[in-house]
Amino acid sequence: MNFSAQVWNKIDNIYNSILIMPFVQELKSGLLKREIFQHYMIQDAIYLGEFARVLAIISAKAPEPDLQLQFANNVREAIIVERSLHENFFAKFGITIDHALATEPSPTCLNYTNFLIATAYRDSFAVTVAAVLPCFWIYSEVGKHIYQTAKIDNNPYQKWIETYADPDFEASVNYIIQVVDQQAKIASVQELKLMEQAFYRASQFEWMFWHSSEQLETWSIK
Ligand SMILES: Cc1ncc(CN)c(N)n1
Repeated sequence: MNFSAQVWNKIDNIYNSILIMPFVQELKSGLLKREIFQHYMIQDAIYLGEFARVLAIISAKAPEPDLQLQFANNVREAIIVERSLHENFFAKFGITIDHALATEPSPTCLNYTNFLIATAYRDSFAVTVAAVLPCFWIYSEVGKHIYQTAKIDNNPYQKWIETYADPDFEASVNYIIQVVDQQAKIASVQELKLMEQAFYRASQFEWMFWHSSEQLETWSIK
């Protein structure tokens, strides 16, 4: 069994918990509260800004030029698509750029992005790619799952659902899965363990990120 299939099996509990989260269920029905989605959108814009830095470090660490280029192009596309999604929702949900820029990262957002940045600076290319894989893969699976059963007509979150259920997004996810599997084949036992841990930790953060928006999470002391 490929490394990716093995680690996906290990996060089965997390993935299934994500599917039944109120956030995901309500995206599907279109009934998600506006203020929860606004919280999520602003935090996600902060997250993606940091995520882009992590991807740039991955590209810089790539062991061969083709991989460096392909990876950079692939992830660049993913960032552009998500940015346009945010612009669309900022306008639709009355979020101003000034408000978004003045908002601090929530504890969960900061924790997740710091984890990714620390991994990118400290660990190998292989471990870092394993750490960002859940970000792509879980969204693609959740997007496809919601798309199959969602109420699409008059659903204010339709564009979100379509973005992550898009076959182009799935293609970029498949590319990253393939890169992770190639790296796993040549990794030492110790590095494989780190790859597995990074994948699991990032998956936990994916659940926590949605949960933090359900809670409208802020800092408990200012
Ligand atoms: C927190 C988070 N994780 C993943 C994705 C999808 N790339 C996202 N937009 N935000």
